Amino acid sequence: MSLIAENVTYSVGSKNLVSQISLEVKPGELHVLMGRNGAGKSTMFKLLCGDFEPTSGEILLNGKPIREWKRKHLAMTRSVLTQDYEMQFPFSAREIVELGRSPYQSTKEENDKVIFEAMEITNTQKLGDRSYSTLSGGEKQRTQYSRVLSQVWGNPPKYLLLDEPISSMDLPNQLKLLQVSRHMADQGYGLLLILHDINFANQYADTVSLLKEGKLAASGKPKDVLTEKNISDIFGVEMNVFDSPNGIFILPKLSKMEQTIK
Ligand SMILES: Nc1ncnc2c1ncn2[C@@H]1O[C@H](COP(=O)(O)OP(=O)(O)OP(=O)(O)O)[C@@H](O)[C@H]1O
Repeated sequence: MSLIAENVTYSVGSKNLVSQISLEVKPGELHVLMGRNGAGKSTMFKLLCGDFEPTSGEILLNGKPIREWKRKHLAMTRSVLTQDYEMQFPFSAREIVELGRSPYQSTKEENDKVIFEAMEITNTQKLGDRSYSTLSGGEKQRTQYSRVLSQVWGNPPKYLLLDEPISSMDLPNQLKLLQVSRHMADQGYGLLLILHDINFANQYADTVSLLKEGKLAASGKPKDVLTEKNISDIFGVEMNVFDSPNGIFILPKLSKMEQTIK
């Protein structure tokens, strides 16, 4: 049981957007994918979702190639939060969350219960009757997070794939959503998150995978992967990695504009 990329390459014309990447998202684990802009994170994400078919290699979901999964069963096993969360239709926030229930033939009571719980955990209950289009960027992101939760609510192991899920959120909501993600992993879900914040990745992830120019440059426990050398090699910035009783934390070596970005 897991979501596995097996030696996956994805090419457009003669260009490999990702090359020979193998990684695993395990139930009970929070896996963070990082790398510079253009490193291939979104491409890898779409491959793992089953939206892109690899040029070579295979994506396996619970042992079966993802391309062989029926759409409905796939939707009931893994849900996906992309960065594209604008909607053109006049839905309420609650109706957006309800969309996550469309693969199921549950009773209204069951659906209402799941929708309630999925909105409760992201603190979006009070937005339920609001028109989705009038919500702020962070409120829309929290509502969409509830939608993906409602899609795979109950009976883990299931998978949540989240592309920059906290990018529009303020600090309290970022922490809340990362804690919810951690909680879901602890409940037995497999989570893949694309994040840009190295300290959040360090604090919440079980596994961090770093992409560089379409290749997997490092993968493993945060403290083994988020080293000064890897950060310098992969992001081209010089950072200090400090040890503290609460684990490592990472800060730029220079606080001003003196640092040259490679
Ligand atoms: N259809 C395409 N044809 C050619 N190049 C593409 C195509 N789609 C993406 N790319 C390029 O592939 C590279 C990887 O893109 P991808 O979106 O996976 O990067 P990313 O790591 O998610 O970046 P970001 O952090 O900016 O979102 C980029 O250089 C991008 O310009």
